[in-house]
Amino acid sequence: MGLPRFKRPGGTIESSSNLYVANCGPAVGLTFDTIEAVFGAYGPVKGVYLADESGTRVIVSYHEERSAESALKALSRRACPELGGRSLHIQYSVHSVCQVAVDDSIPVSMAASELDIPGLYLIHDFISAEEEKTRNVNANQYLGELPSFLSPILEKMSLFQKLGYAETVLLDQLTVNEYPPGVGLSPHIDTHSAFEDLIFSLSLAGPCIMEFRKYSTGVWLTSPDTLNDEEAQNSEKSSKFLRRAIYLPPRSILLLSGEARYVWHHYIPHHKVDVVNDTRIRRASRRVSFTLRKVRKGPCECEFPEYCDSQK
Ligand SMILES: O=C(O)CCC(=O)C(=O)O
Ligand SMILES: [Fe+2]
Repeated sequence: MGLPRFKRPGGTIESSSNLYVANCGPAVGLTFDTIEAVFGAYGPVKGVYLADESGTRVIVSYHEERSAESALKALSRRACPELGGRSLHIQYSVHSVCQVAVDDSIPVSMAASELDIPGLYLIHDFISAEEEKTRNVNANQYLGELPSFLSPILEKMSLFQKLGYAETVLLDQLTVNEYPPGVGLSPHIDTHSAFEDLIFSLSLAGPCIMEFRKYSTGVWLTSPDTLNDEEAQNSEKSSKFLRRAIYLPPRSILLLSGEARYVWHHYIPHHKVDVVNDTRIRRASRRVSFTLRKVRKGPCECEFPEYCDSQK
């Protein structure tokens, strides 16, 4: 399955049955069903699609131009009560140039060792189902030390110490992320100057597919999502970027270190349906992740200066 190909409006389109809707999408907490329901009030909706990888811009496609016209008039730049008071920025869009393709799937590995990314480790069932359920966050915990609900997890980190990662004892920062179904995470490298070498991510509740991209220049040059399938494959061949994907089941822990942490962008595609080795899997459950890191005090002195904000 591919997404219809739409062009961002250039300001000259006077009418179309497709609307480009900004400030709207799964990344701002609006599901496709909600968006379809709101726009459906102005005529039958053919589909709602992501306009790009941000998760904050969508294309609403109608069967008829007059529906798009009514929706644009009624909804653009007005606080919309059905969308929690959010104000949408709407323009006409034409069916033409490629945007995000959700079917540009690549083989999804179950084991980090298959990915050939130095410094990447995945341990399945790092915590038990029992531990996953019983650890709750207490918002009153004193900020400064990591909260005590993490103690059993930190104790298990001794496993990584045996692998030669003694610094796990020093972790002092926890980020809790919640991903409703369909919501992903944009591509990034965690800032070198902000955090030390080891970055752990514990997956809870639902699974996800995490993807990795390595760019030879260190920067996110052309968005590969604007390439068509053939160009995407060719760009992998001509090594503009390398791309890998791994399945992260609940209760697993992922370690990004070395090259995996400093050089590869990591992200979670904004998809409602993941394609895992030819099987389409609807993302049904929300995912929660605990990212554990150590705040860096001095500049980063990694071996990858071209990717490093401390060494530029
Ligand atoms: O949710 C995750 O597993 C990763 C989160 C992440 O990459 C981050 O917070 O920097
Ligand atoms: Fe990250």
